[in-house]
Amino acid sequence: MAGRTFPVSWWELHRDAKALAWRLMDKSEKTGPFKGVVAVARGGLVPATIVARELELRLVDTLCIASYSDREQGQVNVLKSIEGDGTGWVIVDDLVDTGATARAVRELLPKAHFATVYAKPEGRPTVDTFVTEVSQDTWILFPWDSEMQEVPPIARGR
Ligand SMILES: O=P(O)(O)OC[C@H]1O[C@H](OP(=O)(O)OP(=O)(O)O)[C@H](O)[C@@H]1O
Ligand SMILES: Nc1nc2[nH]cnc2c(=O)[nH]1
Ligand SMILES: [Mg+2]
Repeated sequence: MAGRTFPVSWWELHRDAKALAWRLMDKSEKTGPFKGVVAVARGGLVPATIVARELELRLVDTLCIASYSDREQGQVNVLKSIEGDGTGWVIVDDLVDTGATARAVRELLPKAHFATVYAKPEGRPTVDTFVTEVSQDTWILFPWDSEMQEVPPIARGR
C-alpha cells in the first residue's frame, strides 16, 4: 500500500503528457512516424489524446485492461485488445506501478512502443519511454479521481 500521495492537476497532466509527446516525437524522427496511438483504457485515455494531438495522429484505438479496484491490485483482466503484433503503434498508459499491466500489454502487442507519463521503479524496466519517476510507495492521484477539499497539516499526520 502506498504511503504518500502525489496529486496531479489537469494542468500538470497536460504538461507531463506533452513532455511525453516531445520524447515520442524525437523517437519517431529517428525511426519513422507512428501508425497510430493505442490508449490503455481507462487511465491512458487522456494522455493518449494529448499525444495523438501533438503527433498529429488520427488513428486511435484502445486496449481495455483493468486490474485495480480502489488501491488494491487484482488479476489483470483484458477486456478488449487490437489485432496484429503492434508494429508501428505507440501504446500510451498513464503509469506503470508493478508492471503487471505493461507485461500483459507487451504479450498482446510485442512489437509496439510502450509509453507512460509516470513510472514507479518496479515497473520501469517494462516501459520504453516515460517522463517522471515517483517512488514505489507513492500513490499517484489523478484529477479525474479527486476534487478539492481541506486537509490537515503534514505534521499532524505523523
Ligand atoms: O503497473 P500496474 O501495477 O499494473 O498498474 C498500472 C495500471 O493500473 C492502473 O489501471 P487500473 O487497472 O486501475 O484501471 P484504470 O486504468 O481503468 O483506472 C493504471 O491506469 C495502469 O494501467
Ligand atoms: N491512480 C493510480 N492508479 C494506480 N494504479 C496502480 N498504481 C496507481 C497509482 O499510483 N495511482
Ligand atoms: Mg489503467
